[in-house]
Amino acid sequence: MKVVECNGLTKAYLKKEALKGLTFSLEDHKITGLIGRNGAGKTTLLKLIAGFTKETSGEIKVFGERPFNSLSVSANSIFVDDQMSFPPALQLAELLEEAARFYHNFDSGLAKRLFDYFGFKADGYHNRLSKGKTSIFNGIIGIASRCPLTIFDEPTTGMDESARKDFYRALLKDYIAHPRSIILSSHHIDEIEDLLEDVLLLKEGKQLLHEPVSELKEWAHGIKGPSEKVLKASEGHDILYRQLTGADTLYAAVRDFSGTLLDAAAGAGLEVTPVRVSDLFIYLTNETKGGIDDVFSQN
Ligand SMILES: Nc1ncnc2c1ncn2[C@@H]1O[C@H](COP(=O)(O)OP(=O)(O)OP(=O)(O)O)[C@@H](O)[C@H]1O
Repeated sequence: MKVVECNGLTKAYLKKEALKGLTFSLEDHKITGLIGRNGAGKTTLLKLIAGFTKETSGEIKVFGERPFNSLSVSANSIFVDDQMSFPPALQLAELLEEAARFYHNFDSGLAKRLFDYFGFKADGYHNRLSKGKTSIFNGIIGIASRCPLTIFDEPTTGMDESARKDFYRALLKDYIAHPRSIILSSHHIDEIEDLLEDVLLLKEGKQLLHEPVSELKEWAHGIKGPSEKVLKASEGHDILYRQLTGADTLYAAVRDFSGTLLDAAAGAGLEVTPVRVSDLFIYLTNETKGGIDDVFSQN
């Protein structure tokens, strides 16, 4: 079953298009990563899916319905980010009780265990939490609510490394026990790579790719050696990134279009290495093929 379906989805703020004709669908019971550079349109897309804002043109359906102002979409989804607002008069323990009344599937036992593990005090207040603790608390609500569609927009903002690891581990364990549809946007791709099944990559409001993570691991290869040999072996393929690593040593991340790259590289005695998914995203979303080095090589 498809949880989210978009067809030519566009969102403009005044005249500026933040999303430009997205067409994709997300299957039920998967964790999908929404990846993109700052300003790529991730939050805009997540807010459209949650029904918080209205599309400008094209079509969006969530559980088969247009999400904007849809009671059924809001009853079956949760949007977690660092801006979530809660009634300021209620203490943290009371917020958990309210969440349990609001979300049908809320697991109060799990919420309380996570609450204690992360060192929250029952009589604390949400608006007095630090940035990282705010994200952890919101994440607890997001996990424990077990909504059929759970949307996390950069959920680990402000969390330290160990909290981020714990958060993602808790999310994965609960997802395995209670599969549901989860969309996760994050800049820490390394940390979520093993969690994700599919990735939707946005660049400047456009959809660059929508693929299973397993396939992205095979997408490109790094080849390294004398510049001339690297360029010769790369002929007919797409060089995603290149960097001089010595006087005449070139590293290139190359997308193998015809299945001949590895043979050509081996024949030329070049070093071949895998390209990490997180690096692949950086290369695909860079404006230039040399990244920040290009800024310094142009004077
Ligand atoms: N309320 C708004 N009014 C006008 N422009 C907006 C508004 N919200 C977002 N934008 C613009 O839309 C584009 C996409 O923004 P969005 O917040 O969706 O990106 P993002 O991928 O979530 O970025 P980040 O990773 O930095 O959070 C940006 O150019 C942004 O300036």
